[in-house]
Formats: sequence, C-alpha cells, structure tokens
Amino acid sequence: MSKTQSLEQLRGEIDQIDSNLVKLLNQRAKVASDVGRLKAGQDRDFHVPSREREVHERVARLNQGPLPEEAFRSIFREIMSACLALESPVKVAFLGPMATFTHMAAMQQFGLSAQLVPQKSIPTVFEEVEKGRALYGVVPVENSTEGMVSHTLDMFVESDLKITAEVLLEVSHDLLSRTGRMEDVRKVYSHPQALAQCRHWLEENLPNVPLVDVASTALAAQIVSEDLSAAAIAGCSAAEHYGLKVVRSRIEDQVNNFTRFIVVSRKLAEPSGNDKTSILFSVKDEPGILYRMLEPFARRGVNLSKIESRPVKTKAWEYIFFLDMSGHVSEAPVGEAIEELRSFCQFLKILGSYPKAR
Ligand SMILES: C=C(O[C@@H]1C=C(C(=O)O)C=C[C@H]1O)C(=O)O
Repeated sequence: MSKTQSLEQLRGEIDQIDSNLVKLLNQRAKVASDVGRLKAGQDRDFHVPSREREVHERVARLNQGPLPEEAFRSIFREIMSACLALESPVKVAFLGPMATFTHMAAMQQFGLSAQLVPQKSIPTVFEEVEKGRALYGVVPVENSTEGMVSHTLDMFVESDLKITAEVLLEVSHDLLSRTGRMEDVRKVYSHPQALAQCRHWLEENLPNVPLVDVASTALAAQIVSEDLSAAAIAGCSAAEHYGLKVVRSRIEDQVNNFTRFIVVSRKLAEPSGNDKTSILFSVKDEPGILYRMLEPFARRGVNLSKIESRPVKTKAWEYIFFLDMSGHVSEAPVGEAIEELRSFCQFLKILGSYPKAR
C-alpha cells in the first residue's frame, strides 16, 4: 500500500473486486445449474459430497494466503450450499430443537442454504431419512467427556441407513439470560450433560441456585426466553436464536470438549482417499472369540480406532460390538478382513465408509 492511497481509493478498490466476485459467483451458480440439469437427465444424484471434498482440497492447494485454509473452507461450503439450493435445497433432518449443538454440526456440514429440519428424537431423524423425506440426518454419537450416545448406536441394529460423514464440533457452553446480569439469575436450566460439564463453575459462581434438567440446551434457552429470573447453559448460537444475552461465556470446567456427530443417508459414500469404516456385529459366546475377531484386522495391518460393546436388548449377557477402522470398505485389506470376520459372526452389518473428520 502506498502512502498516497486514501480510504476512499482503497474502498473503491474493494468495491471493484466485489463487483467481479458477484459476477463470478453467479457464473459459477449457472454452471452448477447446468450440471444439475445434466445429472437429472441421467438420473444421478445432484448432491455429490466426494466432488465437494475435491473442490475444497483444490481450493486449499491454490490458496497462497493471507487468508487461512479454514476461511476458504467456510466460504466454499456456503458457495456450494447456495449453488445446490438453486436447484433444490438439500433437505437435512437433525436432532432439534433449533440451535442445538447438532444443529450447529448440520450447518457446519451442509451450509446455510440447506433446508435443515429439526426433529424431536433420534429415531425420528432416522425415520425421515428412511422414508425419503430427508436426504440426510444428523445425530450426536459420542462426547469426549461423557462417552457414547447409546441411543444412536442402538438405532443401527434395526436401521439400514449408512454413515456418510462425521462432524467434530468443539462444544463450549455459555450462561445465557434475558437481562445478561449475573445478579438476576435465580434458577439455571440445561441438559444434564451440560450441567455436569459446568459443575465446578456453577458451585463457585452460583452456589445455592437451583439447577433444572431439561431435554436439550436449546429447550433451556427457549424456556429462559420467557423468564427474566432464569438462565440457560447452552451454545452461543442459542443466544442469537432465542434473543438472549451472554452472562458469561465458556463456563465449562474442561476445555477441549468435543462432540462427534454422524451424518446418515440411504447410500454408501464413495472413497475419498482418507476414510474410516464402521461395522456392527455379534459373535458366539465361546473361548478365544475376542482374539479371533480382531486377528483378521491385525494380520492385514488394518488400524482399528475404536471398539464398543452394547448389550443385546433381547438376550441377557449377549453383546454386539461396534468397530471403527481406517480405510474404505472398497479397499482390499478392509473389505477382506470384514468378510473373514463375517464368516464366524452371528450377524455383521457395514454401517458405512466415510471421510475422516478433519
Ligand atoms: C456442480 C456439481 O454438483 C453439486 C455442486 C457442487 C459445486 O457447487 O461445486 C459440487 C458437487 C455437487 O454437490 C458437480 O457435481 O460438479
């Protein structure tokens, strides 16, 4: 920048660049619509997550700064979301109500132009996708401090939906109220997990204030939007959505609190080059079975990243196992190890192969 450039001149330059951006973005949208028409004629899906990933990766390679990769990721997520919405918005069911952490995860994955539809429960999210009323569903599956969301794992025993993506979100809690003043808080509402995650902060800062459990952090925010003497513990997007002020931000006791969400759909995702596969199976109760079920993976050098067991609801002391591994099921070592395991399982289901979250 030379010293002689005035504020007006610099703003003029920005206006010129924006004019070009508007033109280019509309050009891009038109080409995306052409692609949409072409695909419709060939009966192909318009939304192609693997291609979107390619676009993000290409943009990251092109980027020479000063903007960081993350900035381009959000910008291009919204560009592609808006291009898709011109044809027909991608419909996504998520565990609601509005402004839950699952809602934030859905926005992170699909952008603001997707049609995000809140659902009352995890089973209704699955049902919306199974019946074809939504293309995707988003539900929580695991929290780094509270563990697995067993309701979600249990759904896969009956459902044939596939996991097509995972989303990692840092979960941070704010204390929200109508007035934004600490001295007005006579009661605190939240989801029991959120209250547990802020226990020490609450003991120190709001001792003797009653804590009330409700079904979600967003519902707590909704209740508090009608009560001047109450506060909610919820994510920052709930403040905006329910017209609340932040009394204190980031009140969780542990930093680095992540929740993992999964995206379900009726189709398997294509390989992206850096995938993960999840399976579910049950084995006969006999000596050495735990060793035998893992051996096919060890022999082929397939990296197992997680193993969970859940009781079979209809049979006491029998278990089903959930296994996560690196790689896509279409890759030989992964596919072969799974088939070998299948040969001594009572049942085995591939829950999906999907890109590893960044
Ligand atoms: C335009 C396409 O369709 C959709 C829109 C994309 C985009 O805006 O870049 C990318 C993938 C698809 O979800 C395509 O497949 O190329």
